[in-house]
This record gives sequence, C-alpha cells and structure tokens, in this order.
Amino acid sequence: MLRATLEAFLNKWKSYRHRFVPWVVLNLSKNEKTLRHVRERWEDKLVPDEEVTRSLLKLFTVLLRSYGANGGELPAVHTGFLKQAASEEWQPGEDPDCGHGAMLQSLGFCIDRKPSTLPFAGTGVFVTKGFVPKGATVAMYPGTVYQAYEPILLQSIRNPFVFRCIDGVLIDGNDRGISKMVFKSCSGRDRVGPFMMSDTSWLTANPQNPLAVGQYVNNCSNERPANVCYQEYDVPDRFPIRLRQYLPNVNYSLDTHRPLRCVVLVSLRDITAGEELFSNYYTIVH
Ligand SMILES: C[S@@+](CC[C@H](N)C(=O)[O-])C[C@H]1O[C@@H](n2cnc3c(N)ncnc32)[C@H](O)[C@@H]1O
Repeated sequence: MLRATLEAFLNKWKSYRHRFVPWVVLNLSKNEKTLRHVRERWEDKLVPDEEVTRSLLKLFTVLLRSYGANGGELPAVHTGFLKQAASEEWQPGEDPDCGHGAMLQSLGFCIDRKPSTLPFAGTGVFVTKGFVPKGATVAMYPGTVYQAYEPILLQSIRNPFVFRCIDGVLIDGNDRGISKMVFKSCSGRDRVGPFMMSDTSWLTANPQNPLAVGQYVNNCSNERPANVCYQEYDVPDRFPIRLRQYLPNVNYSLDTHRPLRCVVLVSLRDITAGEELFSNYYTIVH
C-alpha cells in the first residue's frame, strides 16, 4: 500500500515541468486548479526562441550604448533594429515608477521588485510602468546552471530558488550565501578577453539587466491566476559576445558542451502597469 502510494507520487512528481522544492510538496494540494497542462514538451513554448532573442538583443543593445561597458561596434550581422535601438540612446533620469528607462525605451514597460500583494509571500515582481503585450519576454530567471548530473546538494539546502527545467537542468537563482559565491566565481572564470560572459549585478538591489528579477515572481493561486509562464531558452551561438555581459546565467561547470540555458518569463495575456506578475510553479507534461 505504502509502496503503491509512493510510486504514484513519484510518477506524478516526474511529470512536473518546474518545481521549487519544498514549496511544491507543501502547497500542491491547495493549488490543483492552477496546474498548467501541456501535452508535449514543444507545446510549452509560447513564443519562438527567435522572438526571445530579438527582445533580449534589443534591450541589451540599448544597455550597452547607454552604459558603454565593454562597448564598441556591433557585429555587422546584427544590423536593422539593433542599429536603430543603438542610435536611440537612453539617458538616465528621475522616474519613481521606472528606475530603468532603457527597458521602457526598448521594451515599452518596466518591472521591479516590491512587497507582494499576497500575504506572507515576501517580495514579488510588478509591472511598474508601460504596457506588456501578450507574448512578450517580461523577465529572466537568473542563476547558476547545473546540468542534471552535476551536484547541487549544499547549495540547495533550504533554498527556495532552485528552479527545475524539463530535462533536469537546475538553475539556482538565490542571490545570497553560498549560491551567490558560486555564481560570482563561475562568472569571473568565464571571461573571454575583455568581455564578461555573464552579469553578476542581479545579485544586488540594482541589476544592470532589469529583466533579471524573475526568481522573485510568486506562484499563482486559485484567486490570482498566472499572467506569465516560464520558457526555456538556450542562448544561440550567434548571440553577440559583447552582449553576453547582460546574461544573468552562467554554467556551473566549465566543460558544459551545450548552449547556455536561460529561462525567460513570457506574458500569457496583456498586462498593465500596477499588476503583480504570477507564474505557475507547476506544469504537468502528459
Ligand atoms: C522562488 S521564491 C519567490 C520569491 C519570494 N516571494 C521571496 O520573497 O523570496 C519562492 C517562495 O516564495 C513564496 N511564495 C511564492 N508564491 C507564493 C504564494 N502564492 N503564496 C505565499 N508564498 C508564496 C514561498 O515562500 C516560496 O517558497
């Protein structure tokens, strides 16, 4: 009897797309209505990867031109909208609703962390200015990327920020303690000449890449349905070296022979200023 119950639990567990341990275990029964079901893995992509790339390049280009870090000419292949974005240089200003004008300028909205509207849910993420259309890349899930076979035991103890992808890849988005030290160390290691390959500023209160706060998005409830969903995004080889300094993810191991895994949050509907973002911590793949 016990064995059958355990096996049933394990089968259900294996089909979860994203999990935050131990949150899933404690709260699943309270949120059955909010589960997201997809039939196949590919169905889970709300927007094509090219669309995500386009949004990231647009924002990162404006950031690069605005802050000038590791600056210089863009590769010739990235012309068109990139050049247009680059020419519209953002000037920092005083805006209480949008501390990141580069984001407003390039994506048409701002997001920020604030106390959640849900009781006892800590910090949440809000659209603070502008308008998010359905299918937009609204946030990124920062952190160290562990392949399924890599050890994460120490870093995962009492850590609610370990995100699990469908293929078993884990992303540790905790901005404190040992997780923070690991990210900084891996990021320093992966520098290519003068170029950083990732951004460590998401570990502070003021991330250079304003999208990199996705780890603070809270789970939906029966009363507050999800307005964003997670989508895995493998950074394509052609992603400009110079713009990688804004990617908030880094591989734990130097010998990872696969594209860098990122996770983005994509809007499920139009979202207006003032709304809190809610994702679905559980997706069942049938
Ligand atoms: C990935 S973190 C999200 C950020 C978190 N709100 C914080 O301030 O650190 C996941 C944790 O947030 C809290 N959380 C997320 N969704 C929640 C909800 N709907 N109600 C209450 N707490 C929630 C739980 O403590 C969970 O373990």
